[in-house]
Amino acid sequence: GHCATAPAHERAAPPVAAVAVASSARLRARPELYYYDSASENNNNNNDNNAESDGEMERGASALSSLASGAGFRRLPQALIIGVKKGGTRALLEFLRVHPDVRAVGAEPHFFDRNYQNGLQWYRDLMPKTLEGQITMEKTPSYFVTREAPARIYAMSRDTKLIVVVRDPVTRAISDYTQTLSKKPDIPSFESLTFKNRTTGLIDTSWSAIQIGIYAKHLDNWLQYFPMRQILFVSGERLISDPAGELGRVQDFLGLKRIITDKHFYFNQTKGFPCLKKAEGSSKPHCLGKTKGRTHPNIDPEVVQRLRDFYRPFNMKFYQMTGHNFGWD
Ligand SMILES: Nc1ncnc2c1ncn2[C@@H]1O[C@H](COP(=O)(O)OS(=O)(=O)O)[C@@H](OP(=O)(O)O)[C@H]1O
Repeated sequence: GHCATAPAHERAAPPVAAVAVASSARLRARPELYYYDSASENNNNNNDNNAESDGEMERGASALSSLASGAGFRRLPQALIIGVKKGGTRALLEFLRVHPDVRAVGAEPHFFDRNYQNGLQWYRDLMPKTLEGQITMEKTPSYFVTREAPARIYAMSRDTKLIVVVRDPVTRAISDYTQTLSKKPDIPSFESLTFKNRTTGLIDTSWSAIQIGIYAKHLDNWLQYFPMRQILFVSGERLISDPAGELGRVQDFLGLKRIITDKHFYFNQTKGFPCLKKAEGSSKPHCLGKTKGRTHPNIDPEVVQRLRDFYRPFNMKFYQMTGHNFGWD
């Protein structure tokens, strides 16, 4: 549509010299032609620093070198980490980014839930530049529980590969609560939020911390659009106890060479979690930030047991659907 109305000199691939003199204003005005030169992706607060230069000269130079080398187009993601919240999604993305054939957005774009009205071009403009053969990825854990997400992702591409990091739903709920508590210290106790009626023991399934853990129910929604072979389930527990093992499965699923191995990880005693010996684009060791691996409050063991009983049938259904026993029961 854009090409039909563009002057002839813009329609053809511009010669390198033409790009060199192109004003950055024009580059910005025609993002559909120069989408590899659009806004910086440094719109996150996760310390995922893969921002590109925002200097005007550098913009021009980067467009020039991209064109000269034929490199660097922003593409829609071919694979998504869709959940689950507090499952270990940040760890998985950070570990995957070590792979030379993976490029990922640092921030959570929330395109298929909150920002869908912005359109696919907006979404693509958030993506990092990739070379042919590299995979573009992002992670937004709320997609897994968003009713409209499967149809929307299917409409983008029915071939999109989906990854879900799952974790014991009881620990996940407590982790979710711990995060909320860190932002709003005045909220009621976990125990009181768990029940609709504590005396009868009726669980409040409308509380999102509980609702998100009913994995079988959410998965049903995805299976209306995607076949099981297009969805990979990563164990959040194994991602901590054996990160290289889980990363092996993920690389196979994505059709990537197994480059990330146990040599990339070390166990950091202080953090209590595996960390990277070298982060993407750096030579320094890298652990996830303070908000990952928080200490959870002690929860009344009777309430924990009640939740275990509540989730058991849903977990069984989930094991059956995925053909994998995650060992939570
Ligand atoms: N290597 C490593 N380092 C630190 N933390 C790790 C790691 N691997 C998995 N985890 C677990 O990830 C949990 C947070 O999950 P998410 O990143 O999916 O959370 S979020 O939904 O994006 O907020 C986080 O949950 P909490 O322990 O409750 O903080 C961690 O248990």
